[in-house]
Amino acid sequence: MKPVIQLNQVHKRFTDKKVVQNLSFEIEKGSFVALLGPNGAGKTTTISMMLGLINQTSGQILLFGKKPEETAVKNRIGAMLQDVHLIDDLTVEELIDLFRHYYPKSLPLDYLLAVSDLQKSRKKIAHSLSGGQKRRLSFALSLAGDPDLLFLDEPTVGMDIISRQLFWDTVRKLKEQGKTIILTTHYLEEADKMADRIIMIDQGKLIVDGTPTELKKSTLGKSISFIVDQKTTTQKLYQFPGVTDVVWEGERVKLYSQDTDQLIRELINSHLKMKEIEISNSNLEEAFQHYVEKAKIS
Ligand SMILES: Nc1ncnc2c1ncn2[C@@H]1O[C@H](COP(=O)(O)OP(=O)(O)OP(=O)(O)O)[C@@H](O)[C@H]1O
Repeated sequence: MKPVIQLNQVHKRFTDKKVVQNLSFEIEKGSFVALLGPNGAGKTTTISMMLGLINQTSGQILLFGKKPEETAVKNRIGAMLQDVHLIDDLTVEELIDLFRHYYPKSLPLDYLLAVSDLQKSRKKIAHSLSGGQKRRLSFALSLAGDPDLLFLDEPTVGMDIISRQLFWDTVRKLKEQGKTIILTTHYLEEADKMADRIIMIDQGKLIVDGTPTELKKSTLGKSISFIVDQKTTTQKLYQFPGVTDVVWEGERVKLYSQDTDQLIRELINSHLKMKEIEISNSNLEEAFQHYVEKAKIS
C-alpha cells in the first residue's frame, strides 16, 4: 500500500530565508505522527505545503500518491489550523452545514456538534464564540468531510481541561477507525501520550524520527534526584555505577542512569545524607531539549 504522505527532498524558501531544508519522510495509513520543533522550526510551513496552501520551492510532496492540490486529495483531508476563518453572520450550525456540503461524503451535523460540545451554542453567530469555542468549532469543521487524513496544528491552545478531554477522546476514536493523524503541539505530554511516531524538526531540518519510547530511551535514561550536602562533589557522584550525567538544580542533584534500581541500592549503602529522593522516567521534554541541543552543536 502506498504511504498516505510522501515528502521527498522538500525545500521552502521565503525570499532569501531557508525555512524548510531537504525534508524527506513517509507516513503510513493509520499512523499518528507528532511533528515537533521549537518556535519557527518550520512545522506550520510544512503542514501548509502538505495541504497545498503554499508551494514548496523544490522537492516533491504526494498525499495518497497525488499532488496535494488535486480535488480527490482535498476531499480526503481535514485540517484544524492555528487561525480560524469564520464567515460573517453564519450561526455555528449553518457554518458546519456549509462545510459538510463542500464534501462528497460528510459526517452528520449532530455528531459534529457533539464532538465539539457545541450543541448548546448551535444557534449562536460563530463570530461571537469565545476563543476556546472557536477552536472546538474549527475541530468540527475539520471533521465535516469525514477525512482519512487529519492535520491538527496546535489544536488544544485555549481549550479548557474538559474540552481537551473530549477532544482527545474523539481523536483517539478517530485513530482507532484507522485515520491518519498529524499533530503539531508544544504540549509534549500530549504528543507522548497520543503519537506512535515523532518527527522533530529544527531550523527546517529533520533532527530525529522515532517512537516516543525510542526517543526517550536514547537520551539520558531515568533519573534519581535528591537534596544533598553541598560538599558532595560532582566527581564523587559520577563514581556511582551507571551514572551517565549529574545535574545540579540548587541544592538538589539529579543523577541519570539506565539502571536506577541498582543505583538507588548503591546510594542507600553509601554514606550520603540524602533527603526528598525522587525517581523519574526521562520524559519527552528532556528528549526534545537533548535533540535540539545536539542539532545546534552538529
Ligand atoms: N509567509 C512568510 N513569509 C516569510 N517568512 C515566513 C512566512 N511564513 C513563515 N515564515 C518564517 O518561517 C519560519 C518557520 O515558520 P513556521 O510558522 O513554519 O514555524 P513553526 O515551527 O510552525 O513555529 P511555531 O511553533 O512558532 O508555530 C519562521 O522563521 C517564520 O518567521
